[in-house]
Amino acid sequence: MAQWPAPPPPPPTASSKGPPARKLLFMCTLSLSVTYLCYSLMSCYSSLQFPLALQEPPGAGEPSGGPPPSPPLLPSLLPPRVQLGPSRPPPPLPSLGALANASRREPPDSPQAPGDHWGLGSSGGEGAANRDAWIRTPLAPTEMITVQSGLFERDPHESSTTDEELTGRRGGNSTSGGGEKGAPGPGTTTPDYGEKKLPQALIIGVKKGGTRALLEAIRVHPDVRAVGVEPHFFDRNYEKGLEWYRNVMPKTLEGQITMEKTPSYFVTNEAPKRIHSMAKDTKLIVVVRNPVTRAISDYTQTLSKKPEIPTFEVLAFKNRTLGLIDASWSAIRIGIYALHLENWLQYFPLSQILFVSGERLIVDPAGEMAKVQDFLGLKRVVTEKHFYFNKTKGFPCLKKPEDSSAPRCLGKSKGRTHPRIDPDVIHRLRKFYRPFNVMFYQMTGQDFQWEQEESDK
Ligand SMILES: Nc1ncnc2c1ncn2[C@@H]1O[C@H](COP(=O)(O)OS(=O)(=O)O)[C@@H](OP(=O)(O)O)[C@H]1O
Repeated sequence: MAQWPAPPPPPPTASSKGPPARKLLFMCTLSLSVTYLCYSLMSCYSSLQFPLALQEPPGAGEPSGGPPPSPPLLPSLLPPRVQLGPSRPPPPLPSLGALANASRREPPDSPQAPGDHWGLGSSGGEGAANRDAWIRTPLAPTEMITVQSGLFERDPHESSTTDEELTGRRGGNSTSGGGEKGAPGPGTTTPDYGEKKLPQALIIGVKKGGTRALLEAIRVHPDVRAVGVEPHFFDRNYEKGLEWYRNVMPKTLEGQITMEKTPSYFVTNEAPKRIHSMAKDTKLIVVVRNPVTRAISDYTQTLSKKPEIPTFEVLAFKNRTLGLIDASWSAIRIGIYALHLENWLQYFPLSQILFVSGERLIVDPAGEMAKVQDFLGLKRVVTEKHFYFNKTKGFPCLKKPEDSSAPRCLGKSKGRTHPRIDPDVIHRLRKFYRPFNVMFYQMTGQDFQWEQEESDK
């Protein structure tokens, strides 16, 4: 298995900003800003007309509990109060949208292999598909999320999975969310006693990153119990209150960790403050994946539910002739990880967030699981011996537990073949994401190597 390159020096975070790191970040930010400025000047930005919008500070109107927001880490990457969305007043400055011009008016690259290199494809089962952002209707103010210093429109029900393929076939230690109220599924190895606790660790994203694979693998650990479905507490169900949320959780014994995964948290403006006010020591896990492939996977999921939607190529652009990427489309926007992360770093130190590589989770699941278990303070119980590569599925699967004959590969909704995407569109998207990816690497101190675009052919 390929090894991670030596990690770069720790980046400045909301909690630790040593002088050298700050200088490095400043330099990088400055260079991004210059690039951004150049693109802005080169482009007919009047055609973008990305408006500014008034922004509530993160968490405004929330119950108290959050610390005073740290200064943004991306002060000059974007102008303040940028909103990407239709039908809004023209901006005095070009915005993030100008970055969409990164690939503008460029001759197409040499053709590359179509679509998604990993051939992972996605299969449906993701219940939000028919509610996704394909129809870009104006959103109510509560459906806005603030990212860094900008506002982005959020799908009212940005969601990833209903986990329908998992329901009813749970082995191990799960429950089915609110439905079974803590009753273990068939084949459970954990007795149904103990008490329900609020989660101490959350998989907060990203949608289509590999969150289900991670949750299924970690719940093999005897000291982890997790909800089978996505509770969506910190985005959709917050008004139901913490007791509702606690009741959704499985019962745990002393020493066991309660977990859940809801990938839309990562792009939900209110989530960091809400989670912080629940427990400021909550451990957060983010599975990230090349944003271009992630976007295609996201699209594939929606396509599986709504075959009549426009092509990816159509949806990806505001104006294809001009090369203007539509960053208001959720499939694109979710992949701007640096901006979303900025929001989290207002409330949580970087040390409390683990970034798992979605790519490595496929090629080296045990390696990624070792990091996850270390991060959670667990003994390394989930190891190579728990995985095998299933050739038919094309993915690693969990070996059968001794007491069950249930299949341990993920369902059809994970690993569907992606449609072929025009290589030129992929190229433009890569260019669009590049500065954000670089910033994300600097913020996390991890190089996910998405720029080595071999992996995205
Ligand atoms: N072991 C294993 N089996 C199957 N699939 C795997 C696995 N590990 C990671 N992946 C990748 O997970 C992608 C789906 O991500 P998520 O589970 O986060 O999707 S969701 O947001 O919950 O809908 C899914 O994306 P697609 O391939 O696009 O379907 C897979 O690439």
